[in-house]
Amino acid sequence: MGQEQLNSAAICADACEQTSFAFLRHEMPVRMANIMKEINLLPSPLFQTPSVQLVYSWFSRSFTELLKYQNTNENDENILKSFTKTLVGIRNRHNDVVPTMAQGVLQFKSFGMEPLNNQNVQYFLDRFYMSRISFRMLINHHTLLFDDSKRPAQSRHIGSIDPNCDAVKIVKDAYENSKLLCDQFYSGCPGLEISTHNSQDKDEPFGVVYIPSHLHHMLFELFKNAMRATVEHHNKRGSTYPPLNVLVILGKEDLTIKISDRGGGVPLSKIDLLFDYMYSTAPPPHEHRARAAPLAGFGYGLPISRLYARYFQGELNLLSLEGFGTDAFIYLKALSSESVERLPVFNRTAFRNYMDQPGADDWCAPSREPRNVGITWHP
Ligand SMILES: O=S(=O)(c1ccc(O)cc1O)N1Cc2ccccc2C1
Repeated sequence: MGQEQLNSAAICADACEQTSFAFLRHEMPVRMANIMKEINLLPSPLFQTPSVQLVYSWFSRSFTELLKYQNTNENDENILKSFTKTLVGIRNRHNDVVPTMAQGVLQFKSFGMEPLNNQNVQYFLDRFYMSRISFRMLINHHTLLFDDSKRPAQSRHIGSIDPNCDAVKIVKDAYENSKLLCDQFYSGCPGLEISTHNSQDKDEPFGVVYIPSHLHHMLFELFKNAMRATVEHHNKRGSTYPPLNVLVILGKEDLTIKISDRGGGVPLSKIDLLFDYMYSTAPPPHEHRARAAPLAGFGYGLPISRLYARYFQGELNLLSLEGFGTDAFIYLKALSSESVERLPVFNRTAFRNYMDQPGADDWCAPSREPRNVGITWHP
């Protein structure tokens, strides 16, 4: 690249950084304010827990720090560098939000469960963790683009985005990472069989515009579950386990990844519980179980993985065949034009979700008691 091109690239980078700065100094506080309004609407016993109070204090402090940049000069190099440093500080401050909120939910659970509370907590945490995914994506993207110490050399990635993300490669990486844990704890691991199909251009390799770390997070979670299920279901040590079958399919609208295991599955009635934060929040394992399976527990892994899929308009589903195994599906948008952020916004609808009591169930099951309903049976 000649000097002239280098100069124009430097000018563009400055202009891009100023544009990103001007966008983020407005957008970040707005998104924080929206979710802080919802934290304030939580059931009082949950809002008053030390954990939620601590998380709220982190948001308040971060919000105040960002407001300082409202009327600053985006052409001032020092302002731009200070802003990036502030973003890094905010990311670090909020590193432990997930376990801290889980502690708050645990404290709240000890007050006794009510269906309404459960419904409220599920609604809030889905929105709260989705907003956290969006904050960290914006911060990572900005710092990877403009924090010179973070800019990877010669990467074709644009910030945190890979314009040609190879889903098959990430499937293999996530499998290997999960296999390390499985081998460590179970001294064995099911194999991997991958098949791909490109319905748009037969036998051609394909990629998708996506954030590799998000896809890896989802796949790693699903492989941990599938491996644990397979090993525990076929619990003869040293036995060969049925392999995990993965399909990676490119359609016109969707890129779909299916992970099929033969881990015995779960009943349909239990599937929703795997995504339930209140159900999944359990006390930490006892000391003597400190070696608790690294794949153990479901925790928040599945609900948060589903949020990563939904963040860019995708989805994550589980279809289980009780007694046989489970198929886990990740749907991504194949077209970048459709991969727009899905963000919680605080409005009247959101407010009503925290305030209104749920109405009577509008579905019923016939009574089991025989009733004299005037119809006689003539066999
Ligand atoms: O619920 S599951 O069907 C299951 C859930 C999610 C997933 O990604 C894969 C799965 O297979 N499954 C998890 C698990 C763990 C220990 C013992 C038995 C099972 C069964």
